[in-house]
Amino acid sequence: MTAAVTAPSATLRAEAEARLADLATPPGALGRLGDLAVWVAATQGQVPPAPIDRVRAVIFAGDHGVSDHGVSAFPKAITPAMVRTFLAGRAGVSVLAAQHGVSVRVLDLGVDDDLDGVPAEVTAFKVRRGSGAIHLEDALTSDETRRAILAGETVAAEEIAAGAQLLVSGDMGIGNTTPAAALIAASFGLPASEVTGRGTGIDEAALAAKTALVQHAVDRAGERTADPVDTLTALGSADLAASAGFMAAAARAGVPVLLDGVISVAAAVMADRLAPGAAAWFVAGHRSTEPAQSLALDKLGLEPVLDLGMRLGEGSGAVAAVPLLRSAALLLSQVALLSDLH
Ligand SMILES: O=C(O)c1ccc[n+]([C@@H]2O[C@H](COP(=O)([O-])O)[C@@H](O)[C@H]2O)c1
Ligand SMILES: Cc1cc2nc[nH]c2cc1C
Repeated sequence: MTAAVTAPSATLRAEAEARLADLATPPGALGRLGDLAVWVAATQGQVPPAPIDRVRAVIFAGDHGVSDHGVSAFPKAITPAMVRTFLAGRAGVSVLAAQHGVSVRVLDLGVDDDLDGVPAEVTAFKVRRGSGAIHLEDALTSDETRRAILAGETVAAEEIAAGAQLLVSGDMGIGNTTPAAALIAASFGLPASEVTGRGTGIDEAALAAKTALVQHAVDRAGERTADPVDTLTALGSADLAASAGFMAAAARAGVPVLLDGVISVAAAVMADRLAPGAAAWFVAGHRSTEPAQSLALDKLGLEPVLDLGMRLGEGSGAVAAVPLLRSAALLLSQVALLSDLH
């Protein structure tokens, strides 16, 4: 579960950089698109890179005990309602994904609802109904954490077997910006005041209470934050642990992951702790308005592709960046080479 990860090939990266330098463009003229193209080629292990045709997004849904403690602008009944909306193809991410040919799969890891009538495959990996209120109790038992991580690993293996060239881990869960901030604070030793944000749009008073709650949760976890599985048990949730397992498994299998907002990035931080070096397989799709997301991306050494002021989650910011990654790969494969000009 904690095996280290082999980095994308340095040789292929060098080959991709050499090809980029030889494209019929002035040096550096493709800016970030050039960097992305090199990263895509190195993660694919081929220069020029193949077109990115098969992008698969998995939304890990779950509820959080903290949502009964004033941390969100919305009630937790929104979570199962949005699961049904993903299934109907009518959520924000659904529209972007349909436009960009990205498959979307939604899984209930810990929604506090039985989701009667939804297809059985949606609840097949359910760990529990709602995770613990992290300022008062552990989010999960250690057995639940392991089951959730394993669920994420299994789902990654399924998506890779189905041909995924690029994976997105999306999220849905009222209250989930709270455990996401706590995981990031605990992993990097940051104070709650730096990581806590407004999530779905809470006011100043609720932000102050949420910040105190996050600090309380991190303090309650104490020295257990030195271990990634214990950190997820104390401060995470079933959906966050599954997302971390999903990304760690993708990195171990050498399949790149496009990150979304603060929940996706918190899971990426945990994946990099579970599988050291995993972050080399991650690219940041966008910058969320949540402060913890920017702080964590900095720590992981990742620069977001887009900065649109989005804070939707669901994998939406990642999916919005897919066309740019596709363009990057095509530029490196299809632009003429300077050495061919005559
Ligand atoms: O992706 C983000 O950075 C992001 C920022 C704020 C809110 N969200 C979404 O809104 C919900 C969590 O917000 P909250 O205020 O209930 O913690 C959850 O369903 C997330 O997908 C997502
Ligand atoms: C309506 C709604 C949709 C969402 N999608 C992700 N988080 C969400 C939160 C709310 C409130």
